[in-house]
Amino acid sequence: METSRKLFIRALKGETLTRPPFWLMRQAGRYLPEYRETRAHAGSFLDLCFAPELAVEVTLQPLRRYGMDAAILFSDILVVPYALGQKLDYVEGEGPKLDPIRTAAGLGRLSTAAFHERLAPVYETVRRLSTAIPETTALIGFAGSPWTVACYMVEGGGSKEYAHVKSFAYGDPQGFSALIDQLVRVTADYLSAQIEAGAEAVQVFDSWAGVLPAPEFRKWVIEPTKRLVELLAARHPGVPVIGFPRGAGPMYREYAVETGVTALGLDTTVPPEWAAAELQSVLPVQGNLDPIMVVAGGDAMREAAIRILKGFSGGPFVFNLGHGVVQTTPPEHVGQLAALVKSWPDLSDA
Ligand SMILES: Cc1c2[nH]c(c1CCC(=O)O)Cc1[nH]c(c(CCC(=O)O)c1C)Cc1[nH]c(c(CCC(=O)O)c1C)Cc1[nH]c(c(C)c1CCC(=O)O)C2
Repeated sequence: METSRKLFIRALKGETLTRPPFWLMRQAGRYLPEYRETRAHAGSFLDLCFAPELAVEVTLQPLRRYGMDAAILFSDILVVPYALGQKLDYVEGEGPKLDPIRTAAGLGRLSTAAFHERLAPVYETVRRLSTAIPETTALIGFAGSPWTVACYMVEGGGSKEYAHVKSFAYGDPQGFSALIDQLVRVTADYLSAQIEAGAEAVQVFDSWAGVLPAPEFRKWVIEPTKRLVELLAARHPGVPVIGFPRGAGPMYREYAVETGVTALGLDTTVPPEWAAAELQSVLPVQGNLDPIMVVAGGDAMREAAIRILKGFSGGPFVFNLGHGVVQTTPPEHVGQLAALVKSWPDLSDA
């Protein structure tokens, strides 16, 4: 088999590389002045997600500065409920607001009739990116996991306790399954369309995987992810799927073994020494620098990054953060981090 010229793809195929590829979750965004500039011209955040020319531009912005080994499509996980007809607004300073669906009866409000039509601009962005990015850069498509997207659909936005979605899932598991099953199917279709448009790997963001007890984690995180991965593998064999069950803790191991994902995104709390032995021995891993280390910068950032680079140097690894870049991150700290990873393991010019 021909080896890819793209470090990111080689790592996901299981190769142990001397210098790991890197990209950063939420690498495009408000910490960059050029993003804020483009965003000001776009109107709403959803307008930006659905304007291919602008979405391509903001995807490329971090690559121009830092030369990441992968570009991630600029969009949002909540375009899926939007495409199913759920009302969605991004309220400045408050985050996303949806018209909540709290019971099985509310599922009648969802429809797949306009699904791909509403998401067509996203596919167009992927198509344009596949030729716009450098030859050695890989293109990542993404979606939220069924569980995490359901969290937003049921809560109507972010939440501290996730009480509504848990009450629905625990109190009416059959009704809640109808929502999860629909999300498995449409998410498979959505990711499949991104792959057909040129995405070379996909990441499934499960930001709220960590709020569930073990039995419910198996039922609402592992099982649906496994079905999603099976649907994708049947249509696109060999296209890597990165699963990111943030906060999974000890359940990371079961997720890694059971879901069939190609690679595993690790959150900030996962110790590299443990993960190298228990997870990286099974599949390639990605992560997991605390995004706040990049806000702090200096020796703290450098030492934390080196600990991670060393910890995962014995197996297939993609350097990343353990969660998304935050808005207060100084862009020059990202530059210093990029220089460090790119010069690894020779630190003389970092
Ligand atoms: C839970 C979640 C969402 N969206 C996403 C997740 C999973 C990862 C995570 O846990 O952070 C994923 C996401 N959102 C965005 C991307 C773009 C690609 C990237 O650069 O990584 C990706 C991969 C853009 C965005 N998505 C959002 C912005 C900010 C919007 C703006 O510019 O005003 C961006 C750049 C809005 C958004 N979108 C979402 C929230 C909670 C918010 C508000 C919080 C915030 O503003 O940071 C839902």
